[in-house]
Amino acid sequence: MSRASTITKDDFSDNHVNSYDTGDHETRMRRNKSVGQLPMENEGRVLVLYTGGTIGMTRNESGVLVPTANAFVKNLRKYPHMHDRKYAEERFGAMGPLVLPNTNIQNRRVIYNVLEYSPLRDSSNMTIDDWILIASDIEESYEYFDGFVVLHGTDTLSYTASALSFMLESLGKTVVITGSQLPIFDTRSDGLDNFLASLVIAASYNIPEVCVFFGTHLMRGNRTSKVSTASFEAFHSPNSPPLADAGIEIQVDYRAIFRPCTLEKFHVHTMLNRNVGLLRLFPSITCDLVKAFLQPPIEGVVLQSYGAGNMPSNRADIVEEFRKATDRGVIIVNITQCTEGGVSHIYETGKLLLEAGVTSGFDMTPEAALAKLSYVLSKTEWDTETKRSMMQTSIRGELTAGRPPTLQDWDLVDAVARSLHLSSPDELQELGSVLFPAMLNAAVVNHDVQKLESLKGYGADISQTNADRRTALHIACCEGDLRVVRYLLKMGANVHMQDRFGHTPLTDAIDNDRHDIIKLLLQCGAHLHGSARLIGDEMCIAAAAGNLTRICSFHIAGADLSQENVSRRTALHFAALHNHIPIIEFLLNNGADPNLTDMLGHTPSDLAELVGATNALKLLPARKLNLKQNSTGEITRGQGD
Ligand SMILES: NC(=O)C[C@H](N)C(=O)O
Repeated sequence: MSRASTITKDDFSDNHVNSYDTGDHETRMRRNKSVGQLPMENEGRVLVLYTGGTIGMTRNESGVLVPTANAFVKNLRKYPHMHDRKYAEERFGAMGPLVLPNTNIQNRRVIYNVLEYSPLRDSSNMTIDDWILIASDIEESYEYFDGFVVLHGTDTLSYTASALSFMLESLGKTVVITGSQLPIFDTRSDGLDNFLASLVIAASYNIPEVCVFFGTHLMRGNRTSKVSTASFEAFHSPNSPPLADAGIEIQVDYRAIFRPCTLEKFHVHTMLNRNVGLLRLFPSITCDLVKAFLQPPIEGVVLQSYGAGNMPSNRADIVEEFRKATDRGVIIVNITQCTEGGVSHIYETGKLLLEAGVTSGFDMTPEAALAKLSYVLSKTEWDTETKRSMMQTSIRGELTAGRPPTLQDWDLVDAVARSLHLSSPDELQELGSVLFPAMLNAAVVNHDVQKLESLKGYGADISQTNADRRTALHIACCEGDLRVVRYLLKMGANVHMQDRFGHTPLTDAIDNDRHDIIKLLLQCGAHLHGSARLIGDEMCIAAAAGNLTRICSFHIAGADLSQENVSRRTALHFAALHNHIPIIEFLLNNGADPNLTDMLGHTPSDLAELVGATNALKLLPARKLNLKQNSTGEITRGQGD
């Protein structure tokens, strides 16, 4: 499978963003006002990776469902509930991305691009190479989108979801995998609801996990299994409650979200070990079969034992084969054949396996255990003991080892609710969503990390937002206490959250010139986002004001110092115009282009010359004069080079 790209990189690159940035925005606002329309809305951008599956299939002459290349996007454009043509054409022109129509409930426009793979696959044909391709594509386009939707056949969807959950390391954005039981363009298809809900979730909710959406539930991907060939609720997450339920509103259980708590940026692990397999016990299984299964090159086996992890105690021959294999370094992970629950060692029959060096996989699904084994075995930096121990540790929320950590179960909220005589679950929920952000923010302002820790213990989600959609991390970046920022990041605070004004924590750190915090946020995967020209504008303002510290802040945050504003002027133009020598020196030393011309054809040195900024002129390269002789023999200077 490869990319049959129905979009090119330019479609989602910053250049594309530039084409509808500040200038266009302002013009649009004016135009919209003049025709009495609403101003431009809050938007979320999603990349859809369309790999195949029933969702996009059509019936051939014999009535058999087959994937059809290059038809999906064309069809989507025809359906008003999948594409708001009027809005899209006004905003992006005829060939722009797809746009969902607005709903009363969701006040965020969902803009989406579809990347179609070739050939489109029935998911039975998916391989490890396809997982690697999907993961690499997410990595390549990560900075340009708020979230990702993978359209996938249902048969092996849980394997892909599990594998991606491990391969996408330190994930900070939402990835939703979905598909359907009936083709999306069929009457009565579940595909439409699954796709729409996935798009809305990926665009609007920060759930930094690889999730599966099916029916009415958003589930942790590596906890799912396909359980039905016919039901619209085809996937279950037997050992972990849903992350969100999609009814009239989408109710997210933020406390259930597994957040990466590392100080590193998002990256993809693209190596997987293929010498792994699933072995299911059955009565009278022969020792020869087990022996053959465990032969090299096998390096990892997921053993599906009976009940709570049991093995026939009268089969010393098989246990001996397991012991020989684990002695050779093969990792054998014990999980249950039951759909629900996990392995424990309450029976003698289960203990036997432990003694033979078999590792407990607790309540992992077969799909998660196999994908995790393939991932863990490919980690060259881990020795065999570390690999065994990682198989028993939850690294993406894929297993529950022993008792789950106890939250103090909303005690705090309950106490306040009682004194306010609130009782319904909705009122409690609402109180929690008001109380926690306020208390988290107060703890940040007071630099009180202990309070932050205890609020987390009381069930506060560290990335919970206040009415302006600001998080504790936003406040901490304004406050400027590096220790608190590091603490929040280690507690899983998300660097990509955007407040009501589109500001991320990185924007706040820049606005407050907190250089150490900017560096830390970048280390954790933060990046500049939104309109490049708007960033150009802000750098021009800083240059005009002689604010070198702010220019440094943008530079550290990775801004292009040659970025133009709407009049195609750069920070260097303004520094030259206002004769700010240290800024000119800084910009030139850090690669700003001194030869760019503004809308009037002026370079920075032209502007310095015009205003008589002689010191600035000395630093700037002289412009190659474009001299022309007119018909009367007079020499004039042409516009531009
Ligand atoms: N519903 C589906 O998508 C099933 C299909 N055979 C697939 O897995 O690609």
